[in-house]
Amino acid sequence: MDASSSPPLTAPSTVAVELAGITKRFPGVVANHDIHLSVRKGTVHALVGENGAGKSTLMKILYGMQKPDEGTIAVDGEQVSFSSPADAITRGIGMVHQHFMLADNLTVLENVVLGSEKLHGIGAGARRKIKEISDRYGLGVRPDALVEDLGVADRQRVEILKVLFRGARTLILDEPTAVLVPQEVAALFANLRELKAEGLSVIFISHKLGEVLSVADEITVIRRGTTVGTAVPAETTPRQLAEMMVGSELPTPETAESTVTDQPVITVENLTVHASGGASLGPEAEPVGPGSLVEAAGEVKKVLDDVSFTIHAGEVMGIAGVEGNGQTELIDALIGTKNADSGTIAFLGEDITPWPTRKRRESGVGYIPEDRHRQGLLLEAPLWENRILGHVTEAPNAKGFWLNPKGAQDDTRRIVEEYDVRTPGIDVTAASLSGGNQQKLIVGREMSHNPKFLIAAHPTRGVDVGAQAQIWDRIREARREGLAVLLISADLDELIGLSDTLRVIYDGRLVADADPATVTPEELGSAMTGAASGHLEHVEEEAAPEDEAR
Ligand SMILES: Nc1ncnc2c1ncn2[C@@H]1O[C@H](COP(=O)(O)OP(=O)(O)OP(=O)(O)O)[C@@H](O)[C@H]1O
Repeated sequence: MDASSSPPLTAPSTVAVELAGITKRFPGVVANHDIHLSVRKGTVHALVGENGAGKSTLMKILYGMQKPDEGTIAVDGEQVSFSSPADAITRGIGMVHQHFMLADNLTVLENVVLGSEKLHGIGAGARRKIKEISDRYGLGVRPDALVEDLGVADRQRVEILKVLFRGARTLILDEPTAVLVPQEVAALFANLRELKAEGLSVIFISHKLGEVLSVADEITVIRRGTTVGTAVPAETTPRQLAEMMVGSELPTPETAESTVTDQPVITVENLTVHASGGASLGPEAEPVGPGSLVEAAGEVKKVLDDVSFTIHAGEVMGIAGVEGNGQTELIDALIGTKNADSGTIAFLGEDITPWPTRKRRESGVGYIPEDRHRQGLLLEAPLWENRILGHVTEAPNAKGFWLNPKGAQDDTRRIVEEYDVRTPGIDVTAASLSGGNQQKLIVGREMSHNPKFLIAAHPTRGVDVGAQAQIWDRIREARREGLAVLLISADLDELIGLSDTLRVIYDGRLVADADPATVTPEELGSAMTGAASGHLEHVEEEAAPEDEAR
């Protein structure tokens, strides 16, 4: 469509948003090349494509965060030009980012009106409007709830409500299900149906093809910056969609044979961390968990409570849990960015509890962090310097006492090649890579050091199905060689498929064990949200956890 030559429509159009001929170039990369996207009113339109295909760039253009080099945007048949998100919001475009942007210490009401009106003396009108929107779309949001008390799914609903409050008619949801358990995904999809029923449109970005096929009315596939086709969910299988996207079949995380040995690699005993305790030694998020950090009695809450387990050589131990139930603190304690208040950590028979992070890393602890931007990368540094991060003293980054830039650069080229990191070179900044490609770089770096113990937090978050298969293969290969893995993932298929043993964390405690061979994602989801499940073996309150960990 050439919107510049077509007059504004007079009759009400069925098209909410039309992007035509969008081209966007970055140095060395054409991120979008003549892309077309037409989103009808009252539909969920999925946007899928491999890592670096150009999805985020296209959405940043629609949301006014970036200017296209060529092409036009029309909203309700009228051509528009956005210089900022504020412009896009004015025209009814809203975006819910993958990383929520809510202020924890404020209420829902305050968060929703933040930025759109003065906080001082919020009128009854705002409260009424929130209630009205919440009721109309079945969001179930309580205006006076404190955001820090809300779980992930509720926070997401607040984000959705926030954009609706500002008058959004088209909502962009960037990988909204990445952090949700299956039951929460079903609830989100119910909310999306309510939005559709009111004539609103949703642009849904996801790498989870099964979900895309179940929620979308239409699908646009982009590949290497161009639109390669559209698909109708009723007539498409996940396999066909995967082929359109990345030219390969759908991978499965399933691990064929067991490689678990009886050689303990990591043994954690009675690990406890308090909310205010555990001196922080490095960059990590504030401790979060369900409920207040300070309990009613004035006692400091345990964010990790008497946790014990052993992982053996050749074993992947998965931990399932809704975000904020102690996973961050467990990872911090294991990698050494936070001290335990009590308990011990032994690595290959040696007590490493007092060891600093660097010593743990040098001894063979690999680390794929939860938050790649804050913990995994120096965003403004080139790729090859990111290759060195966390491994300053190790080959090929170092020769004796000296840094070896050439070694790091050569090895970065190898990782780029081997892990298919889509980049014009190793001198570009990590910030300029797409999210999935950043993840591939981190995984490549960590696996390159042949760790003996790997802390893998969401190792395939944001990566496409092709890269996912590759990362799973690497983890499986290393596991065959004796790697012990602690796998934390919100992707329950990944968790069930890759794990040899599975445990559920809730409110800082390991509360249940599950058999990966028989448990379903739904059962696991119930256990994660605290509901009882007949299929899981619940850990008795009084039972000595170390007995069952062995
Ligand atoms: N600010 C930037 N500077 C330079 N290159 C960029 C910038 N933003 C994006 N790119 C490049 O544009 C291409 C498209 O990236 P984009 O983030 O849009 O992909 P994506 O489809 O969203 O990928 P993913 O699924 O990994 O999130 C990539 O090659 C990326 O490296």
